[in-house]
Amino acid sequence: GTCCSYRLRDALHPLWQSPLSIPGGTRQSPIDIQWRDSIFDPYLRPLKISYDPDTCLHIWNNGYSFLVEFEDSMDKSIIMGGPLENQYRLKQFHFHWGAINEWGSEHTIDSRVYPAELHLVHWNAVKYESFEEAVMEGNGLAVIGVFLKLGAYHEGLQKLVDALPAVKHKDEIVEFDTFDPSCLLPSCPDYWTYAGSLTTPPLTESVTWIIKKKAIEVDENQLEAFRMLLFTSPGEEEKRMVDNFRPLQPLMNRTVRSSFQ
Ligand SMILES: Cc1cc(=S)c(O)co1
Ligand SMILES: [Zn+2]
Repeated sequence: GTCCSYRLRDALHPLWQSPLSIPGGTRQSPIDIQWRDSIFDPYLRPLKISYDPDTCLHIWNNGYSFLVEFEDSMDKSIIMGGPLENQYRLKQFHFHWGAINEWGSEHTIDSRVYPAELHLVHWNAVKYESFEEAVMEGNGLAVIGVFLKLGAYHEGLQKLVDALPAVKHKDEIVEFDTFDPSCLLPSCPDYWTYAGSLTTPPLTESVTWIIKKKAIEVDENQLEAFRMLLFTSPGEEEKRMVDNFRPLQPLMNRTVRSSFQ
């Protein structure tokens, strides 16, 4: 059952012994989203997403995950609406995943763990001058989280998967001409939203999380391709890039809102 794998997976995480939560942290991520405790907010607007595939720059292995980065000097790939008061610009997207299909996601839904989770990271370009500045501000970032579950082959993901061997090692980078991340979003508009943090250092409490209710399906070979990446640089003893997710953090005094009833 999920409970034992839940306890097991926590015990198995030497890599993520990063501070379970920063001292004084009151809005850390990830969290377990209890469906029945989330509150439908009728004032939540539909999320408006418009990405320009030509803003895609490159894909690189940063030693934690692989990131696809976007040109963010103009309002070309943006999100707005939903819980957001401003327009946010897409900076990058990346994934978190496990060594096996039993775990890998950061957020959980009623303790259900998914094999992987996609994060699309955006920054508040109305209020701040740069991503680096926005990372330090309470309303600085908006991250869309999408669960990946084992199922049908995902056509849109394959373009990413095919590029992974070129970024097998830490700090390897490869040009990526055009890619529209919208193809990785489920068609269902439903989401949960809550105030949280980055899940990797500096763990700053600057993220408005938007967690999609529906998962996307990917097949076993596509998940295995993620697990072929390495944390390590060329020449170092190889360490497979797996289990790059942070343990669950306490909800503390937070409410999770839903855009659906
Ligand atoms: C900026 C950023 C956001 C997330 S969620 C992550 O895992 C790493 O970096
Ligand atoms: Zn992330």
